Amino acid sequence: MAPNTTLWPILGAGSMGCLLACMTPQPASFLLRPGQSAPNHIIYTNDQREHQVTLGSLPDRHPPLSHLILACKTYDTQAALEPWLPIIAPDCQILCLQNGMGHEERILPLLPKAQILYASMTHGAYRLAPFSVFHAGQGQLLFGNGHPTPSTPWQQLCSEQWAIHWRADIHTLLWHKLAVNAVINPLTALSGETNGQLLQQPRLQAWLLPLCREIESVLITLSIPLPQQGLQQLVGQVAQATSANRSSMLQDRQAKRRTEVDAILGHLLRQGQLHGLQLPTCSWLAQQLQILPAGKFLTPWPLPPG
Ligand SMILES: NC(=O)C1=CN([C@@H]2O[C@H](COP(=O)(O)OP(=O)(O)OC[C@H]3O[C@@H](n4cnc5c(N)ncnc54)[C@H](OP(=O)(O)O)[C@@H]3O)[C@@H](O)[C@H]2O)C=CC1
Ligand SMILES: CC(C)(CO)C(=O)C(=O)O
Repeated sequence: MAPNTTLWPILGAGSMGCLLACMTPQPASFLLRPGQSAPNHIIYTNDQREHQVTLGSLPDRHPPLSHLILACKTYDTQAALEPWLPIIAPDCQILCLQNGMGHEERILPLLPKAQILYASMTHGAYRLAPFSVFHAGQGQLLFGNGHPTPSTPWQQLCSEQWAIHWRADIHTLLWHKLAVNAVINPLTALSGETNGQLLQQPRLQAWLLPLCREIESVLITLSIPLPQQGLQQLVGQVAQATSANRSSMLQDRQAKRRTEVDAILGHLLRQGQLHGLQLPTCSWLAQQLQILPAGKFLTPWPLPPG
C-alpha cells in the first residue's frame, strides 16, 4: 500500500511526540489515549521564539495507517499500540523514537509484519503544558532501517533545518548510544550525580572500566564494531560534553517516574544471557535500579562488584 504522506500519525503526545509534530513536513496527527482529543495546534518554544504549529486529524474513513511515529516511553509501547491496531496496516512502517533497544520484542507480538525503523535522538525537549513543547537542546535525529537510502515517506522527513538524517549504519549508532547510556544513566541515577561527576569522583570513576569491558564483550560477541576510540573514551567524551546534565534516568528517579532500565541494561543483560556472557556489574546495577526506592540514592557509593 502506498504510504499516505499527507499526514504524520504520532503515537504519544509527550515531549518527543510534540517536538516531532513541529518537524514533520506535513501536519502531524496524534493518536491519543481512547477518549482524549487533541487541539488543532501545538505550541513550539525555544530560547528565541514561540510559534504555533498546525495539527492535522485523521478523516473518519481512511486507509489503514502505513506509517507511524512511536513516541511513548518504551514500557508503554504495547498498551499504547493496542487500541489502534484495527486502524494500523499489518506491514506498517513504525519509526521508534524511544531510548534503548528491544523495539521488536515489544512491537512484533502485536504486529508481526510491522517494519521497524530505528532512531538515535539527541534533540532534547520537555513539555511546558499539554501540547506545548520547549525545545531545550538542539541535537539531531538519525534514523534508518539498515537500508542504504530512505523510501517513501521517510525521505520527506529528512531535514537540514532540524538535522534529521537517514543513516545506513543506524544499528551501529544505536548500539553505541545504548552502550553509553548503559554506563552514564545507571551510575548517575543511583548516585544522584550529574554526568560530569562520573569523571570527577574517583569512586564513580572506578566503575567505568569494568562496566565498559562488560558492555564491549556484548558488542564483540554480536559483531558490532566497537567505537573507534574505545567505549570508555566515548563515555568520557559524552559525559564531558553533557557534564552539567542530569541523565534522563536520574531525572526519572528524582521525579519518581518509572525508568527505562529494561530497554537499556535489561536489553544488554538479555543479549548476554543468550550468548552465555557474565555481566556482573551490569546485573548489579540493574538490580539496584529495581529495588532502590524512587528518589533514594546509594550512600556511601560502593566499589564495583568482584
Ligand atoms: N524528552 C527527551 O528529551 C528525549 C526523550 N527520548 C525518548 O523518547 C521517548 C519518549 O520520551 P518523552 O517524550 O520524553 O516522554 P513523555 O512522558 O513526555 O511522553 C510520553 C507520551 O506517551 C503517552 N502515552 C503513554 N501511554 C500511552 C497510551 N497508552 N496511549 C497513548 N499515549 C500514551 C503519554 O501520555 P500521558 O501524558 O497521558 O501520560 C505521553 O504523552 C522515551 O523513550 C525517551 O527515552 C529520547 C531522547 C530525548
Ligand atoms: C547522553 C545522555 C546520557 C545525556 O544525559 C542521555 O542520553 C540520557 O540522559 O539519556
